[in-house]
Amino acid sequence: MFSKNLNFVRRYFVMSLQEAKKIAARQAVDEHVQSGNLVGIGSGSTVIFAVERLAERVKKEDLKVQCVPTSFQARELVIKHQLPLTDLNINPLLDVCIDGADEVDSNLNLIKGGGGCLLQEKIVASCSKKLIIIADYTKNSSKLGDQYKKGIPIEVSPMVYVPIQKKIERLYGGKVELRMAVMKAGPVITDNGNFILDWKEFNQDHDWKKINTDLLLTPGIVETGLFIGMATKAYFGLKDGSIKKQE
Ligand SMILES: O=C[C@H](O)[C@H](O)[C@H](O)COP(=O)(O)O
Repeated sequence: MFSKNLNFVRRYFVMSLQEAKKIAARQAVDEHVQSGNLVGIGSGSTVIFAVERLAERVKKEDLKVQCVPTSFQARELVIKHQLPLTDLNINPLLDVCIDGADEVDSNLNLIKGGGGCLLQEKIVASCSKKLIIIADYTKNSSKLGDQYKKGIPIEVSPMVYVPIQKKIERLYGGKVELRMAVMKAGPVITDNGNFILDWKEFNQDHDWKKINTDLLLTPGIVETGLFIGMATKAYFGLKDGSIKKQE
């Protein structure tokens, strides 16, 4: 009876993006965080719901966690919810990192960095036993570039952004743009004092693992928003209120 009613509600109720993010985030936190865990806290709008759920569980279940944030935003979020903060130099290996993504392909490869936090996100994910991705249904795609049109973010040293822009366009095609700030005249400056280039209109059939490795060998490229072979599992909140899991 209950499941019949639930299916009825699902059929007629289209979830908002916010609600889709929320259900994915809450379920991921419930299934992947246990008491005693060291937790990497990703950045972006979906992670807000994960931190809210963590804080709820700390109050209700007396869950013990320590958090490593991946950005200024994530740190503020952790502080706001009065969760204990730690860092990678005190705790070099985390149990789990929970983070959002701009796009997730069918092999669990990701584009991240829409909010400019890719460098610290990749560092924290690389020091975590599991990277759990939480997202709404618009992030789920078969090939990178199918859904997300804002480009692949690349964090670069300010002194060399033009040569890198030109090099990527020459070697791989597409268009590489310097990300500009909205409320300031000038470029976006990351939490690490760098610029962001967004690589758009790229060929979707690239070998992303190779491209990522090649880009990272370029002096001045600090990090890319290509997270290849890093994610353990993704949770997508769907329009009908259900959750799709991909691993
Ligand atoms: O730099 C930002 C991060 O990579 C975010 O995790 C990503 O942009 C997804 O953000 P949101 O959850 O707001 O869609």
